[in-house]
Amino acid sequence: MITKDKYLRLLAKEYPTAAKTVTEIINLEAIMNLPKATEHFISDLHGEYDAVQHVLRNGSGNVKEKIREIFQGRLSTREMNQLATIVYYPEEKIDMIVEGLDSEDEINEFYSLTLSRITELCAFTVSKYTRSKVRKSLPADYAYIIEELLFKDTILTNKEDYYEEIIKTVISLDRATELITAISFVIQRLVVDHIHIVGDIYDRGPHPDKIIDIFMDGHELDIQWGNHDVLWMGAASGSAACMANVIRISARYNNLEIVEDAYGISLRPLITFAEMVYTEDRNEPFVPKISPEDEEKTFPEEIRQITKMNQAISVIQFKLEGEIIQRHPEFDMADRMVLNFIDYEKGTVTVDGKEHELLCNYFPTIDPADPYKLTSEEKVVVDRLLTGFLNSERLQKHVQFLLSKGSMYLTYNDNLLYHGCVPLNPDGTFMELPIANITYSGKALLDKYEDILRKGYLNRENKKRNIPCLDLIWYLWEGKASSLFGKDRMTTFERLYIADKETHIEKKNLYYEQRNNPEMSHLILKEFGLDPKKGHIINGHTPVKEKIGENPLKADGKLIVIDGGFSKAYQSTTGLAGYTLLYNSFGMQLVSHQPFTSRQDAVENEKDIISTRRVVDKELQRKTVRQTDVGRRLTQQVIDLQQLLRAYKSGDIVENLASDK
Ligand SMILES: O=P(O)(O)OC[C@H]1O[C@](O)(COP(=O)(O)O)[C@@H](O)[C@@H]1O
Ligand SMILES: [Mn+2]
Repeated sequence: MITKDKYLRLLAKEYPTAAKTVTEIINLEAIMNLPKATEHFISDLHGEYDAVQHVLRNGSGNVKEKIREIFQGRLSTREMNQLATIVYYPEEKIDMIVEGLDSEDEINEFYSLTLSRITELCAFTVSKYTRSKVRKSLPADYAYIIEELLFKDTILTNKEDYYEEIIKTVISLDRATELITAISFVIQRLVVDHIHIVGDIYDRGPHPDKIIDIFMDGHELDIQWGNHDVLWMGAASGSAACMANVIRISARYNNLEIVEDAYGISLRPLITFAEMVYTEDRNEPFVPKISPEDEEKTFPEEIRQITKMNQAISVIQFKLEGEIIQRHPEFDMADRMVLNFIDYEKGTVTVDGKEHELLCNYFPTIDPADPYKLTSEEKVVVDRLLTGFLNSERLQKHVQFLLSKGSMYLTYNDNLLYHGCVPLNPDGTFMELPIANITYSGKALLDKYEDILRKGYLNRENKKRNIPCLDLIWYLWEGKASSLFGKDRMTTFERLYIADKETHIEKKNLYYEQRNNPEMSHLILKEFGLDPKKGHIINGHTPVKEKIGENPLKADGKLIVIDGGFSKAYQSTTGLAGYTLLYNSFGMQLVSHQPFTSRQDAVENEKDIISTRRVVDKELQRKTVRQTDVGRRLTQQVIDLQQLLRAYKSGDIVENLASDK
């Protein structure tokens, strides 16, 4: 433990004089008086890169709102929409506009007007940040010019001329598009200060990797892992069962490119094996879902091949999962040992005491006497695929990013964020899980899960691989006490092999029934050390079916579910294309988005996808940085600096005046 005296002496190294200490106190006080920065919550992105990118570019409608605040009455709606589209897609939109103009003069006029409007918009957007923060967000190439434009002082008339001169010079040097683009990116970046991603970046949609790439590109953000993210993290940590699930889902959604092209993992062992062993076309349940856009681009032969791969990896998955279930009676998943319940001769399976005909009774790799045994070929396939996952540099980089920015849950400015739930027993108490002979529940269970994810990844090298950790990572995907899954069982087998929909039911944890009960939210907020009067719980994971009247705001707004279905596959049930939540100095607003058509439509027709905004909570007084977590840290720093100042005054610590020279 470092003593206070030692700490002050260390601090004195950074602030060696009373004058410097005072300056920093004033600086911190000024920051704390700024309006609270805007937080942006999104979840369940499911690989929908274009839609996510659009929402980030328009700051969930914040760009347009700011445009209206400044230009209402000065610009027509058309002009405002055009300006917004320039901010979202600067290069494409400018090209398009300039192409439609006839003369040099017209083009110059367009550039000049756009530069001055976009500068005004940018200055307004950054007005709530310190100059140092804005400076750090400027692109190196245009930092100087943008700074000059943003912080111009219009009181001085000659400064106005100076500013116009800059714009003219930029245009004459043919650099206007670049400058507008650079300013647009600053607006996009600063219109929302901090992004919270409440899980499920991966699976179903085509480009989760590209979404992670944008997130890696400098946004201030945090991630609460979702069940699908954890599945990929498990695969990248060396869990064969997680990997089999990842490949199965990618095959099912006709997205194997993510494994092969995005992450450079060869699927050749699986293709060869599937073609070699699954020689008969008895595989109806394994036909991939093909999106309407892909229909024309996909050859029938390709579909046939993916179907077989899906079938082969599904059976491998069931076998690998069976091994884990057998190793862990405490997981209480004996009912998931489905391969034991099949009558391979009759072609039936008995689930919950009822016999069902199998939709597909073709198991060339299963020995009915020992159904969970992998064949030697299956073993080779698993080993080779796993090596691919462990050696994929890009995947490893992405998973390291998820680990460095992510957590199982987050408490932030009085709110509690997690993807799924805090699992409850039927009597409303926290559900427990024994891990290495210690029983965990509530917050302690989530902390333990996080610890396991990190340890599992650390020990991914073959020989030291931590199997108990990897088994638990898989458990997080589909175990009943998983805070990411939140259901009693995952019926993948039944969904594939049995027609009777009764068997497909996955019963949701009591948590979901209780979401409208404010008492549950209070109990959970308290468990995580938060004040139930102030905080909210923010979840993703379960698509909110607005279409049939479901409300994303639950328990009088204490619990907010923001999974509105970015995932195209779920939009028909939700009737929407996702929610985002904004929390700024005025309060919290929930934004619902209409389906995103295409980037081209957004650029050409200036289509925005926001539909409605509704207020969740309104601050009685505008919130400042002082009232946030950052404010609490800065307040402590001010207290420390004041102590240092007193130590300088009393002579307990001597100023280093030479440091000024
Ligand atoms: O829609 P699909 O591809 O059949 O997937 C259904 C499966 O996905 C899950 O809903 C989990 O994924 P989500 O986290 O997206 O809900 C399982 O509970 C279910 O078995
Ligand atoms: Mn989920």
